[in-house]
Amino acid sequence: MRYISTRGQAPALNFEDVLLAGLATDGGLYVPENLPRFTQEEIASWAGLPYHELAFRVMRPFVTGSIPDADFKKILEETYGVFAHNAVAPLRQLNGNEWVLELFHGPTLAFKDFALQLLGRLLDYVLEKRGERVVIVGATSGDTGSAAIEGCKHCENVDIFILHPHNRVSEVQRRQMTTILGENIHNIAIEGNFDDCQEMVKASFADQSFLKGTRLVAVNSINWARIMAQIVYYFHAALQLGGPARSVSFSVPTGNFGDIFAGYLARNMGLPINQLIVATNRNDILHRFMSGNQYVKETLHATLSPSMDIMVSSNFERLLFDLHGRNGAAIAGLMDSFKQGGGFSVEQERWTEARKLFDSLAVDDAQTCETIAEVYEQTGEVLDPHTAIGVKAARECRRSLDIPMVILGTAHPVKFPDAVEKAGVGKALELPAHLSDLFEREERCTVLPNELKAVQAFVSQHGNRGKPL
Ligand SMILES: Cc1ncc(COP(=O)(O)O)c(C=O)c1O
Ligand SMILES: N[C@@H](CCOP(=O)(O)O)C(=O)O
Repeated sequence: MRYISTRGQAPALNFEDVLLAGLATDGGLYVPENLPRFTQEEIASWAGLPYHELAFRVMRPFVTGSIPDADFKKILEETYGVFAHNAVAPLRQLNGNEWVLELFHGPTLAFKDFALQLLGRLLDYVLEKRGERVVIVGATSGDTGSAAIEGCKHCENVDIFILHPHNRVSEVQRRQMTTILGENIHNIAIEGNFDDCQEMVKASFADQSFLKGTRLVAVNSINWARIMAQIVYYFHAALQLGGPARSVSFSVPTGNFGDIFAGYLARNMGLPINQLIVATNRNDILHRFMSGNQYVKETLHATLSPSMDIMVSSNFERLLFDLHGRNGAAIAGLMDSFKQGGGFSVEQERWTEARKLFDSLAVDDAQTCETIAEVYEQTGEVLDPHTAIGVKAARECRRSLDIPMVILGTAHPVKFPDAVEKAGVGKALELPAHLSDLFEREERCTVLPNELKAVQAFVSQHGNRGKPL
C-alpha cells in the first residue's frame, strides 16, 4: 500500500513511513493511493468475529508490505485486550432502532483509545526495529492528549509533548494528562485555544530545525494510522445490526472531521452506509459548509462539549481532495486561500456531491443539555455532551426509521460532570477503579504563552527524556 499527499507535491510513502511522517512535506495529509474495497460476501463472513480479528481484516490492506500478518495480529490482540468491555465497542439501544456505539471503554474513556492504543504499539514495533528515537508533539482539546500519553507512556523511544488550551479542557481531562508522570511525558498548557495548539503542531512539521535531527511524529488525526483504526468500528457496528445485507446510518459528533471521515472511508470500502451525519457544536464550520457551501473561520467559542471546540478541521482536507478528483494543486490553492483569507466555497457540483454524502446539524449548549436530560428520562442512560450532540443530530436529520441509526458514543459522561449537572441529571457518576484516585494525584504541567518559539524551545530543552536534544 502506498500513500500520497493531498497537496500532490510530497513523495509517496509506505505504511511504516506514513506512520512516522505526520504532515507531508508539502503541508498536505497522507491518504491511501488506492482504497481497498471488500465484497459484500467478504464483509458478511466477518460477522461474529472478536473485535481484534475484525480489526485485522479491515486494516490488513493498509499495512501490507510494512508489517507481517503474524506481528500485526499480535499487536491488535494486545491493543484491544486492554479495553474494559468484552465487546470492546458495545452497542446500547436507546429507542426502537436507535443505538449508541459505546467507544469509551478504553483506558482514557474516549474513542481516541481505539487508535492511540494501537499507535503506541505500532511506534514501539517500528522504532525498535529501526533503532530510532522520536519526539511527538500533539495538540488536544482534551481527549487525544490523555489517550496519546496513555498509549505512548511505556514507549522506550518516544518523548511526548501534549499542548492543551489552558483552562479550556474539563478537570477530569486535564488530570488524566497531567497526573501521568514520567521523564518522557510533558504537558503544556497554552494560553490560547485548540486551533492555536493545532497550528503550532502543524508549523513544527514545516520547520523541524528545533529538533536537531530527531524525527517529529504526530498523534493527532493528521496521522493516517489514527483514521485507519477508526474505520474498524463502523464495520463492527454494522455487522451487529444486520449489515452488510442491511444498510445502517451513523451520526458522528465532529470537530476535526477524523471520526466521520473514517465512516466515509468505511462506506467507500464497501460497507453499506445510508446516512452519515456531521454533528457539530456551536463551533459549526463543518455544518456551515455542508448546509451552505461556506468554509469560513469564525471566532472559536468555549462550549459544554470542549473536545469539539475546533474551527480549523484538519481532516476536511482529505474530503476536499476526493471532492476535487484528487487534484493536489487544487487543494493546495484552497488551503492557501483559507490561510490567507479565512475561508472559501467550492464549485457547485462539488458541494452538491458533498451534500449527497453527508447530512449535518449544529447543536448549541442548551440543546445539548436538553438532549442529555431527554435521554436520561427516556432510558436512564447518561450521555456525555459530545454524544448528546450526535443524538440530537440523529433525531433531527434522520430520513428513515427502518434503517438502524447508530450514534457514536465518543466519550464517557464522567469526563464532563459540568454538562451532566447543567442538564439536571441527578445521578452520581463514578470514575472507574483505575482512575478512582485521580483527584488526589500529583499534577505536572507547564503553562506557556501562545507562541511557537516558546513551545519549540521547551521541546528542544526537554526532548531527550527531560534533557536537551
Ligand atoms: C469526545 C469527542 N467527541 C467527538 C470528537 C470529534 O472527533 P473528530 O475530531 O474526529 O471529528 C472529539 C475530538 O475531536 C472528542 O474528543
Ligand atoms: N477532540 C480532539 C482534538 C484533536 O483531534 P484529533 O482527533 O485530530 O487528535 C481532542 O480531544 O484532543
